[in-house]
Amino acid sequence: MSLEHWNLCLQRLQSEFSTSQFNTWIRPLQAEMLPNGELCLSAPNRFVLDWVSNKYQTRIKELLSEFAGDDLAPALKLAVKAQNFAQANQMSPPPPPVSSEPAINPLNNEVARESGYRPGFGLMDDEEGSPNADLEFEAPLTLSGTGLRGELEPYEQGQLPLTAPKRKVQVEGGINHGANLNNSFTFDNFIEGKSNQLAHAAALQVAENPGGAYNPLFIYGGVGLGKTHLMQAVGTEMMRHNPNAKVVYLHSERFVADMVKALQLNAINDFKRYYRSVDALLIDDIQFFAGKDRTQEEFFHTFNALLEGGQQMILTCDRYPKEIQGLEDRLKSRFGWGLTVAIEPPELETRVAILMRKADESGIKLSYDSAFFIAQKIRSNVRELEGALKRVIANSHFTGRAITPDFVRESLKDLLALQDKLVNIDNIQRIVAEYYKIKISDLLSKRRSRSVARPRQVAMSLAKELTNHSLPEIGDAFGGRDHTTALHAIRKIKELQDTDSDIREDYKQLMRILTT
Ligand SMILES: Nc1ncnc2c1ncn2[C@@H]1O[C@H](COP(=O)(O)OP(=O)(O)OP(=O)(O)O)[C@@H](O)[C@H]1O
Repeated sequence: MSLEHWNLCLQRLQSEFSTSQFNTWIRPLQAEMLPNGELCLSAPNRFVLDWVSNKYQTRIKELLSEFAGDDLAPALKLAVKAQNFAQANQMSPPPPPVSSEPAINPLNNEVARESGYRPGFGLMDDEEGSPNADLEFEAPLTLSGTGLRGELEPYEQGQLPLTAPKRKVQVEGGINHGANLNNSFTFDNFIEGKSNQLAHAAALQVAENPGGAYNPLFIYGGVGLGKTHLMQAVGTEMMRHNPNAKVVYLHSERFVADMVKALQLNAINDFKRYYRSVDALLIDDIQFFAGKDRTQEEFFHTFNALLEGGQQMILTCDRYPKEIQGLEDRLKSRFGWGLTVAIEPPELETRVAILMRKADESGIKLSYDSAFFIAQKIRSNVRELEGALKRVIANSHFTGRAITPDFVRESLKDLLALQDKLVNIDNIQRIVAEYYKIKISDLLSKRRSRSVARPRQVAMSLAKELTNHSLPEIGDAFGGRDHTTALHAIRKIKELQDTDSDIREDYKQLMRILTT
């Protein structure tokens, strides 16, 4: 038995689990062979350990027996291997002391690159020889004012997260953001469903035990799925328990802007001091750090200092951390020290529940049927769902008509027409069925004859390639199949495209029809 068997086991688990399940529970496990011949899988924390022991241990053992043979399969040991700073410093150099960090010339390219500075607007020394901040930056930030004490105008170009209050941030005597929390994002009004259950549970735990439970808590998922809401709910809850807590929420662009400004003003130590003094630091959309080396370095040191001090960090991102291109490996690995959880697009019942709740909050009576109609049509994310509901409510106010499914259909006519033009699983199924002259119901049926099974596999592959749906969602949309069937279909069609010219041609034609 060797780690090879574990690697085979990993491959199999990857094909059996959804991506987010695999990323959350299996990917963080570190495997090593112990001298006594046991295979030890180390989880980054107790939560992951318990989950893996309860839910996946049996399957892992089965697979090890399958690959190594019953006699040779090793005994399995599960353990927690907390990362600590001694280890960390062996893995990468310790953060340099403040004084030895590189001196930054505000004119250098690095600052320009980090900030989006547009050459040509000039950066001059003023008469006293101080850097004069008479600059213009491209979106997302505009830096204005003359002289040393400029003011930062936040995100003129619509880049400010929708939820953050627009307000000026004084940078004169150092940075001070206040909590910046939006009080309407609470646990109370967050609807829990299968798609966000784990993220919700982890966020609750962090709110109850900041700095202790999972640090950092890393929440990732597509746009408008509630990452900011959950993160801010933790902050609000922490402040409720302890009104003196210094909880700071900010968008990652603000962190970059603060750092650039501090460099300009030769005040990087103030920047460090401020960010290291918080009890909890909540940073949204950290994919924005990609490619910004200086920011990442600064963030890395901040991150280490906060973790060491037991101060809580919550980060959100639009993708799994290891998949962020342009992000240093040492940051990616540290993000995995806490708990990384995904939020998926909400399933139908959750969408219905969210709509009913939002309507209720607006003082509107929304029948289940009307909510169901909207939820069935708008599947992409919660922000779009809210947008559709607002439109229906506004229309009902203007016309004085009651909200019924027919009224909803009428109110959302344009939106639905537009949506029909976009590629989604429904129209993939329709077009594939027409192309192969079969019925949509055949695609969804249990029939396995080749005349139906092959088009079904083609449709699943197209759904994977042209939509953002996960394998479990695709399987589900094709008559309640599971994600391994979807995965098999996609692999099969990929293989056939190399060996079967008919399939290759069909696939090309269908792609053309769907995308033009
Ligand atoms: N489960 C939920 N229950 C109630 N409201 C929700 C839920 N999920 C999302 N929302 C609402 O949807 C809207 C968008 O959520 P949010 O801003 O948190 O998304 P996000 O994942 O941070 O997206 P982005 O990456 O675009 O910032 C918010 O108004 C939020 O309150």
